[in-house]
Amino acid sequence: MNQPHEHLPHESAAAQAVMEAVDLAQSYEVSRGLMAKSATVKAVAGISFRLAPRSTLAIVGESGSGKSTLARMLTMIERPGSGSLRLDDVDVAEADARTLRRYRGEVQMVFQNPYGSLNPRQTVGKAIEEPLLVNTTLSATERRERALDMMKRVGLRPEHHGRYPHMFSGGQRQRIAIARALVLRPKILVLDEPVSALDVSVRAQVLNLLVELQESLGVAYVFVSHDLGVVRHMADEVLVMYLGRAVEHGPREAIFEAPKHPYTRALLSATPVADPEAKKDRIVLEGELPSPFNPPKGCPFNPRCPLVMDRCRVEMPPLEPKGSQLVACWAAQDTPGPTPMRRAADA
Ligand SMILES: Nc1ncnc2c1ncn2[C@@H]1O[C@H](COP(=O)(O)OP(=O)(O)OP(=O)(O)O)[C@@H](O)[C@H]1O
Repeated sequence: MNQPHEHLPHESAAAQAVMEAVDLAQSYEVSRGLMAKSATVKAVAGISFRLAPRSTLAIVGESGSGKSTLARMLTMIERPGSGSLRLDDVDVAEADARTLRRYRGEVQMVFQNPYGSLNPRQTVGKAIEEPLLVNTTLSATERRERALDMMKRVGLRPEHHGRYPHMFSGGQRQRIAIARALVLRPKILVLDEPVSALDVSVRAQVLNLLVELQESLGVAYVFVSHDLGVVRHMADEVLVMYLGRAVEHGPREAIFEAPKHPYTRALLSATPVADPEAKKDRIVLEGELPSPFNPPKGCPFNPRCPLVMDRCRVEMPPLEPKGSQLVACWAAQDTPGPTPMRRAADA
């Protein structure tokens, strides 16, 4: 484990957390054909964070950076390979079946594709009531009342109760999935790319709905996205992942106003901005995410980094406080502003 238990510089030691992850990691053995030896992929290589109640932590990175694997561990769809995961001071990483059942009621997930998560032969009402049927002793009337209440909160009408998922648009279907995930009143919702499959025109509506629901229900979100632009207005904290590791983690303002890791800056460059001045500083990310079977030596970002130095090719930078965020970069400076993006060769 090469990442220390991270605490943001602005956090007090006693800060309350509804969820706390320490050094969560997951590796997979992957067969490479009949003749070849199997290989190990480190999908997540030590992620730590504390999630404050009613807050949103965004997990951002390219496809293959380990976001979905992390989301599956946070919801205990998959047990962590190592590390601890605490909900209200109970470590669930090694929990027995009974504790796990309770945990699953408290931490729910919304997937990218609401088609896949909804049974086409089940009415919307039954889909939303199902978690209540499985996890509570409520009567049929009470379950129906709860489902109708949650449908109203997500912007669905009572007559939608008896209809089937195929009768709804993508945005409405995601509202149904959100209602189903919230009907047990979980403390935490893990949202894995919840608007990526939706038309651009309905994305903002669903994001606004999530903000409203957080305020009215007091739920905390872990919001997984490949797009920093999507989380810009709703994240309280942002954790940027690269090849299974956290490369930068901090409050939203620090990540958007003074990003320090060159990878964060490249991701920001790829998001549309209203201010054309900001484009002057555009960083185009060259090359692809390296194979997780054979990660580069030293800093995993070094083959694509405009600031690469000799040290980066041999030594992994630790995730450490720089300004008001945590950054894993030998070139990032401990100053309030962004890391200057000149090539090392120009220095
Ligand atoms: N069950 C699995 N078996 C083998 N390898 C896996 C498994 N799940 C994920 N991986 C590998 O782990 C790495 C991280 O994958 P993951 O899906 O978590 O990334 P991601 O950032 O969520 O990407 P995407 O947005 O494409 O889902 C990838 O190299 C992937 O191939």
